[in-house]
Amino acid sequence: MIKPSAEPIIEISNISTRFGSTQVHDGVNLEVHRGEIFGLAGSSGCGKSTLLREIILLQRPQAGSIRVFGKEILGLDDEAALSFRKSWGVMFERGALFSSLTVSENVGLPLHEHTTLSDALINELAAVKIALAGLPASAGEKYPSELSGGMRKRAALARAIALDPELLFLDEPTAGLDPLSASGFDELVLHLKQSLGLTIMMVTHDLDLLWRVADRVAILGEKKVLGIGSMQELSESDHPLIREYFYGPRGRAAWDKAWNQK
Ligand SMILES: Nc1ncnc2c1ncn2[C@@H]1O[C@H](COP(=O)(O)OP(=O)(O)OP(=O)(O)O)[C@@H](O)[C@H]1O
Repeated sequence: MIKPSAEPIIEISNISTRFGSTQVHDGVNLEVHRGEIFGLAGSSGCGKSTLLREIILLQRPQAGSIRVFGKEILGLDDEAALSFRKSWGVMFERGALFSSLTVSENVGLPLHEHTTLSDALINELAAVKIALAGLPASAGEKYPSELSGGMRKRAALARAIALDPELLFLDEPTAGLDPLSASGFDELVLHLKQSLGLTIMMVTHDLDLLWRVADRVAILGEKKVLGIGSMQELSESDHPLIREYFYGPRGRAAWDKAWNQK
């Protein structure tokens, strides 16, 4: 089993983000370590998705530094940005699969774009990723519209790992799933981390998921990181907003569930 180390894979320093007159981040600092599952949580609108988009180079903060694999990624030229984008996989909340392509074609797409492998080999690799994501082989021939919501998430995950990334970003991976599919997804995330040695950063509102899989979590609020640590450590925090997060109605339910599973 791969244990998290303190080696930072993502280092975020003093990030400041504004949309017009709205300040979203004002001095956000955090580190994600190699081999860990790191959760980004906090109330709606606190800037989780925006921070994720900044790390994956879809958006630029006004100030600060983001280092990935030890290199500054803000201000890269297009070519350098492309090479960074290849080193991570992203699963977006809605899957972002191409509806006119089969699952197998969707998963093979990054391989077609970024490698010179033959079609036959790409099909084989796509089948491996589809299996790793816990889908039956028959799902490869299907179009996204023929799959359930949970299967679509798994197909999106298969595509996110197509290029064997070291780093995987998940945006609300269990949103819209029923509790059974969501808990299957927890298992899958843990399995992928362990079997592929991935470092995973995920944005989520799903406290059950955080209790079950996250090594550490940062809670964003008041434009900063309010607290960072294991769920157990955060649940013992004195910060009023973190306490509200944990002991408000949703937090309480997840806490009881986590406690009962011990
Ligand atoms: N492109 C944009 N233009 C203007 N405002 C934006 C833009 N993107 C995000 N915002 C604003 O920034 C703030 C943070 O949004 P963000 O989506 O990052 O929050 P979040 O914590 O991910 O929320 P949720 O949990 O509801 O998804 C919100 O007030 C949002 O309206």
